[in-house]
Parts: sequence; C-alpha cells; structure tokens
Amino acid sequence: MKLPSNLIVSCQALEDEPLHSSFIMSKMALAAAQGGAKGIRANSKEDIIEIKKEVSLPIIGIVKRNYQGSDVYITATSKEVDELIESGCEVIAMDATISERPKESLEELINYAREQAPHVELMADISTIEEAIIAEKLGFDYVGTTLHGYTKHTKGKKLYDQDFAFLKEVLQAVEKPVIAEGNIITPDMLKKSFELGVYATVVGGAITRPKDITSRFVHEIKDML
Ligand SMILES: CC(=O)N[C@H](C=O)[C@@H](O)[C@H](O)[C@H](O)COP(=O)(O)O
Repeated sequence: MKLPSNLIVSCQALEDEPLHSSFIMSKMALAAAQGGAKGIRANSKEDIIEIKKEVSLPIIGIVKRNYQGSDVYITATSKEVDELIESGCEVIAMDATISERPKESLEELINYAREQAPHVELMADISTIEEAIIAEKLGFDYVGTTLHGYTKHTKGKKLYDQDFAFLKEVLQAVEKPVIAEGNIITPDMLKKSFELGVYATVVGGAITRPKDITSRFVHEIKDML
C-alpha cells in the first residue's frame, strides 16, 4: 500500500479559482504536511511536480480535463494517465463511474495504466454502490467515494447524508480499502469516517479552499445583518 491509513489533504485550485497556481498548491501541501496530513491529492502534472519539491508524502494524482460530449473529467483518457505517470505520483485516481467516457473504456484505461506503470496504484472515483463493486472487480487498489453526488445519477447527494448511509454501504459492499472523499468538512466528520472503517479519508475544500470556507461562515450570518 502506497497510501497510509490516515488523513489525505486535497490541494486543488482550478483555472477559475482564486488560488490557481502550482506554487500556491505546493505551499498548501506543505502546510497540510506540517499539520499532520499523511498524503496529498492533487490535480495536474505541473502541480504534482511542484508539490513534490515541498513534501515527501505520497500523492494521489488526477488530471481534470473536460471532453465534449462526456461528463467524465477526472483522468478521462490515456493522455491524462501518461501525464500522471510523468508526474511521479504514487497513485492515479480516475473516474470509475458508468458515465459515458470520451475515449477508452474504463477497463482499457486500467489495463493501459497497469502496463505503462505497474508500480503506480490505482484509485477508483465512484458515485454508486454498483460502481464500487465493478471497480473492485476491475482490480482497482482503492475505492473512493469522490463522485457520490456529482454524477447525473447521484446529483445533489452528500456523503454525510443520513449519517453517512452511502459510505456504510460501500464499506459493506467491497473488500478493497475504501477512501472517504467528498464534503468531509469538519474534524468530527473525519473522525466518524474512521470509526465507520474507512482506510483513509481525503479532505479538500474544508482545508484548502478559503473561498468555500469564507462562504460557509458568511452563510451563517446572512439573514442576521
Ligand atoms: C467532485 C470533484 O470533482 N472532486 C474533486 C476531486 O478530486 C475535488 O474538487 C474535491 O475537492 C475533492 O474530491 C475533495 O473533496 P472536498 O473538497 O469536498 O473535500
């Protein structure tokens, strides 16, 4: 296992976000490491290379790229897999949902990644129980709840809905290590995910997206002022 059973912090800022910068993401990762995170999740070859200059933690790499006519944007094709192999990340995460893919099938993409980089582990970003089961059968090393609530067929759902009912189901459905990811926004939620039996938990926006953090504070007082 390249990832430790612990907290992983996602350091991502897309082009339309205020902190978009590989340098800033590398410092976010440094802050996360100093705070005790034991892994990093990051987007793009450039960001991963910069982050690796600052921290020696294992990295889950993704490349977010939109393709016309497809809803899949997290490591969608072999092009993104190639970029991630070049980045030197320890784990590649990819969309493992049933959404229509722009090029290779999911199975082809896994086989491609295994052939090109047998030393790199693979994480499935799923949105439903069925997808978790398929991902396990396809041989992913980790099953992550990343896309629950973000696919057409799960839109609007949150990982913490009904006292983490979906996460509990995933934990029962698969034997591979489960990574909780998506909308874990408090230390209590993080603790709860480990109590339920996850292998690791990825926390992103609640730590590394100050715009979202500010909005949550502002939301609480919006009707008072
Ligand atoms: C759905 C999607 O595109 N999720 C992305 C996946 O890498 C990131 O934008 C999230 O920040 C990450 O999953 C962590 O989640 P949260 O920021 O909620 O803690």
